[in-house]
Amino acid sequence: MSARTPLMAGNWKMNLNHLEAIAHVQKLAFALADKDYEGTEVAVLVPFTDLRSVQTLVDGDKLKIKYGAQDVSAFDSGAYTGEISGAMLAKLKCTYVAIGHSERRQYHGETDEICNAKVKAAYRHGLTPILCVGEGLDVRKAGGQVAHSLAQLDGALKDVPAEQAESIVVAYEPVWAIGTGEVATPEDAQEVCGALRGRLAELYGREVADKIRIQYGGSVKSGNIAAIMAQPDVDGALIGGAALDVDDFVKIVRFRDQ
Ligand SMILES: O=C(CO)COP(=O)(O)O
Repeated sequence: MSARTPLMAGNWKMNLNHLEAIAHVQKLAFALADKDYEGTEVAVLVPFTDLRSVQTLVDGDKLKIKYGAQDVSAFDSGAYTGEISGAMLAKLKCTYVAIGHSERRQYHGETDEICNAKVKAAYRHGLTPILCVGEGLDVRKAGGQVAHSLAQLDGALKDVPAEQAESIVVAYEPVWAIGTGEVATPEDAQEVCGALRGRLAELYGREVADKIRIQYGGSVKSGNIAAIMAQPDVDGALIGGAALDVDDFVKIVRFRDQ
């Protein structure tokens, strides 16, 4: 086990309104014991409209759950209708922001250049990016998963200095495993996560690469988390569907007991 603290982050996607969010985080906080946070960081990435409610709850009850957003604008302010800036997320005391999730790349045309601009925007405002990379089924079938994921990493980190990059979280999410029930094998996850760390070492040096947390995401459940977490370069998970089920999410946080 490495010195990196695993990060279990629930990506709620477009689920749970602000009232449901309060109930969900309350249930989660009640289910988690102090010792659950000792060796594991727990976070939820919620819809923008939930953030203020989650902040109020976390602040008011002094919860140890971290929270963040699922996207951020590449711009800081101005005439960008519908966008949310890093400054706005920072004001809501977000810790994390997901960048380049495959659903944003696929449905919102986000390129590596856009992801790069968003990573820089996150750092300008003191937010920690959770940068998502991962290949689709066609690329996987052609054996191109490593090259594809490394190219996305390179693109998103262009001109990002080591002092910033050392705090980034990278999430390897093979698109074919998202929401499909089709989970990558632990060896599949390790192959790409290990290659990502290797590239981070080339870009920033071994010491920085060893600090960076790399998550796996894609049909993670309580039943498969332990085997995935046993891989040397996997430092947590980005969890979609199972994060909407408090019991399952708590079991994932307690992966050491599975
Ligand atoms: O996209 C994901 C997390 O960001 C994974 O989603 P599922 O866990 O529902 O497969």
